[in-house]
Amino acid sequence: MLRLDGVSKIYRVGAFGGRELRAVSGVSFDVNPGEVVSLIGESGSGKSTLGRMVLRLTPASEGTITFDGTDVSAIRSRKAYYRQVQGVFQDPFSCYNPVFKADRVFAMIKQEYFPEMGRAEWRDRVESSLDGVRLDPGQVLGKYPHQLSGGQLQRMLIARALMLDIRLLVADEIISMLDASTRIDVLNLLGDLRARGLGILFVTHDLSLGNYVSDRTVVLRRGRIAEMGPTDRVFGNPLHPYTRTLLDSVPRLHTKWADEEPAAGQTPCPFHDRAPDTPVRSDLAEAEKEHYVACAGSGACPAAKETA
Ligand SMILES: Nc1ncnc2c1ncn2[C@@H]1O[C@H](COP(=O)(O)OP(=O)(O)OP(=O)(O)O)[C@@H](O)[C@H]1O
Repeated sequence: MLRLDGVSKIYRVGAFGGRELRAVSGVSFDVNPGEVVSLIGESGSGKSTLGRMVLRLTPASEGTITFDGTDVSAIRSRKAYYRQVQGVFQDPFSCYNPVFKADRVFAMIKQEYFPEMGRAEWRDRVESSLDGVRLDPGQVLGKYPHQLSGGQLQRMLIARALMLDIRLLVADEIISMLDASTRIDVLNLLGDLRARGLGILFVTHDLSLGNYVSDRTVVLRRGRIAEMGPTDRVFGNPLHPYTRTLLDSVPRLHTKWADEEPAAGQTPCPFHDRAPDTPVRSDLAEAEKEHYVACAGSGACPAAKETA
């Protein structure tokens, strides 16, 4: 359904945009119907930039993003694309205008996509979407944002996306601002959506969330894929030193860890030290079935120099 092929993003930064910042480099993966794919990495690793490119909020500098085989940048009608692909972001509060009732977000969808629909039919549609995210219409309709919890507001945004019968949801840190009790609700909701055949790109810096919710995991480091594969294999048998560092750092909440390139000879390189018959796909070695890993030193490890 969704396929990224060699996608890069270069931002122009600095005074007068005179410097280039490569936020994403040569990223390839796909998201299939009924599948949750987590994009995991520390702050600044390029996760949101990838989500924004998928949502056409910023163009890719290199590579292609296709949806059902069509290059999304060539889809002339944004409206047609957004009928199938929607995004929900971290801060639900910022998506509502405190002056208006929260259900105005639904009215905006009606205005844009269903201007002809009668009131009764529209009301049914709103209520069934709310039902789909386990919200009681009586408790949320007609209320102002400050009268609703963060979890309710977030679920209303997901309901809004579902009103369009979307096929792919980009969920960018949607759990981060929710309290523990609503987190699990929203996570279970994602599970329901997956069961209904939706593809979900789940952007998070939180490994435990990624592990809980996703079928496949893509670990991003400095804009490149360090490792990707079925979640149980990436978490159960992490091959890249960066993934291991991320996993090791989970219990040490108060200890600062450094994401440094491994010093020469310090760490075996899972890419360059692979068995001779290991299949290679661009810069990733397929260490086990569908479990891919990159060079430990972003191509500059000692093993890479020996092979060169
Ligand atoms: N519009 C922009 N212009 C210039 N640089 C940007 C822009 N957006 C992001 N960046 C830079 O691109 C890099 C990747 O940012 P991005 O927001 O994608 O990372 P992230 O992994 O989502 O981080 P976080 O978890 O903190 O949101 C960072 O160095 C960031 O400063």
